[in-house]
Amino acid sequence: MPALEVSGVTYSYDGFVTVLEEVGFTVDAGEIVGLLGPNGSGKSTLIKTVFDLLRLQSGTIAVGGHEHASPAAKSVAMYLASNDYLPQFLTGREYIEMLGRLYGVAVEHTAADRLFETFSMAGRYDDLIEDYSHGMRKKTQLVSALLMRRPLTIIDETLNGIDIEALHRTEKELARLRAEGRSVILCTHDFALLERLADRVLFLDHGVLVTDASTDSVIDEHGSLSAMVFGHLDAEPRP
Ligand SMILES: Nc1ncnc2c1ncn2[C@@H]1O[C@H](COP(=O)(O)OP(=O)(O)OP(=O)(O)O)[C@@H](O)[C@H]1O
Repeated sequence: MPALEVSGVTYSYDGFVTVLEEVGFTVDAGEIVGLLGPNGSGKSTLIKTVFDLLRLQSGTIAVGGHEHASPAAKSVAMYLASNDYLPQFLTGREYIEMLGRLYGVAVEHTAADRLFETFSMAGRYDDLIEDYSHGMRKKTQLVSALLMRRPLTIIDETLNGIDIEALHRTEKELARLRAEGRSVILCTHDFALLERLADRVLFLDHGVLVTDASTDSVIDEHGSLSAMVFGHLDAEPRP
């Protein structure tokens, strides 16, 4: 059962300009997939459509085999947004507990507290999120995903802005999710990270999926992910 199946998704905010055009791809269980694309290429629109934050206008999306707008689909997937908005009036513990109740996960708070330590936030689990720095909020998002362990996690630029130690730890943890058969989509411009971690890459340009290929095959053909992306951008006339 694929973790995510997107087919024929077209989207327009205003009915005139098409922001996604017939986008289709599949993410298998146990795959880490990189989602690449210039600013404005439609990555966030695509992710918001998957999570039913934007109403689907055409095409189909299934999450873990469930119609994407159904409660079943929403319970198997988690979205880490690119912003650091978290409820300020909760402590880290209360926030993680709230997510656990939403997803039906019994949170092991000792493990959560240990993850806070691992991510250089020792002793801060019971502090108000209001007092967390930007980097701490991003790391709290990551810790929550590692505790919820959903079959599909989509991470939109959340890794930008965390320190190298946390990044190193996150890479290991994401590889563990994959080994457990869970899937991750990483939306990032960090080519080196994707070369280390991603099994496959999707490259979106002007709302069109121009590349859907294994990372190894892209590197074999172009030498590197960046060479593939920059080669495409140089070859295409830009508006
Ligand atoms: N709420 C909105 N109303 C109208 N147009 C929008 C809205 N949100 C995004 N757009 C437009 O849709 C297009 C795709 O935007 P989107 O945010 O999906 O791209 P992106 O690839 O995520 O960009 P970035 O890398 O900058 O986050 C852009 O032209 C953007 O201006």
